[in-house]
Amino acid sequence: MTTELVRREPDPSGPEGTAVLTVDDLAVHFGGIKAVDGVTLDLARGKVSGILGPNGSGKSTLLGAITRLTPLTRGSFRFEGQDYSHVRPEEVAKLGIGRTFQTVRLLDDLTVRENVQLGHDLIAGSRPWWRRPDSADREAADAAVTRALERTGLAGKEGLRPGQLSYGLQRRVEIARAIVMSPKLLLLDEPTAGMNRFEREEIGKLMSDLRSEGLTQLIVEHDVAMMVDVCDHLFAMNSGQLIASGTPTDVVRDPAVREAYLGKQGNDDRDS
Ligand SMILES: Nc1ncnc2c1ncn2[C@@H]1O[C@H](COP(=O)(O)OP(=O)(O)OP(=O)(O)O)[C@@H](O)[C@H]1O
Repeated sequence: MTTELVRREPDPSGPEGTAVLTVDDLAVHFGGIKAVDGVTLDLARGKVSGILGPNGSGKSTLLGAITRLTPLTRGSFRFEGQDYSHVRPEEVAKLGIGRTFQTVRLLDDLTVRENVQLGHDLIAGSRPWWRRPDSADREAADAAVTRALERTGLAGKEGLRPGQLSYGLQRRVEIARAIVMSPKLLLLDEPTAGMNRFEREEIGKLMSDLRSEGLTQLIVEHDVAMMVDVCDHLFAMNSGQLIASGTPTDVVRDPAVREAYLGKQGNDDRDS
């Protein structure tokens, strides 16, 4: 059986706040390790949601499962009401789910523009297999890449190679490569890891700008202060389970979150 996948444009197809993605009783076990164990959640359209949790609590595994890179032990997903629990990972981007990874994954021998173009080419694969790209396709691709570079503040850097950019800028290229696909949902795995304070603030601002454009986002991030500033909604995980869900201030004040996350991190600086 084939599943017909349709590329969607980023304009919201439903009212803000309705569920764009639903995760139902998700479990991912690696042998005896219950990396994710019975997580059920909805991601609200047009909002920025975040997942907090100490190291090893299952955040990255959850993102991996949502993008179908990590096989499920149990559970299901719906995106825009469509069950996609069994589609191949390469089809997830075509559904409208883009992502960045915990570590930078750029091709060093390609320019910034060419790296971003790769993201577009992934989606262009939804063109009928028998039709070569024509000049209109190429113009549309160029315009989409230029727009993604502008939205991420990379205009003027497109001819450089990743190795010539700061770490913060390399992460921006990854975000550009994800948003050039016009995702309806952008998943960001530790987007500010390894950045200095200025770079973290810049990335936080970029997320807020993308939210203003209506882009739904799910962020996994250890910088609690940034998550409280940027997110509309927070989930907290511990030992593979969801232990809290709510407004950022409610979640960081939740006693179970304090104990699981802030306690283990030995860092209670948001508690003042
Ligand atoms: N491929 C795998 N094989 C075996 N165990 C794994 C695998 N991937 C993750 N785990 C384990 O699953 C648990 C959850 O890991 P995961 O990376 O999802 O946590 P995390 O919350 O993202 O942690 P961090 O914040 O350190 O990135 C950990 O105990 C981890 O060691």
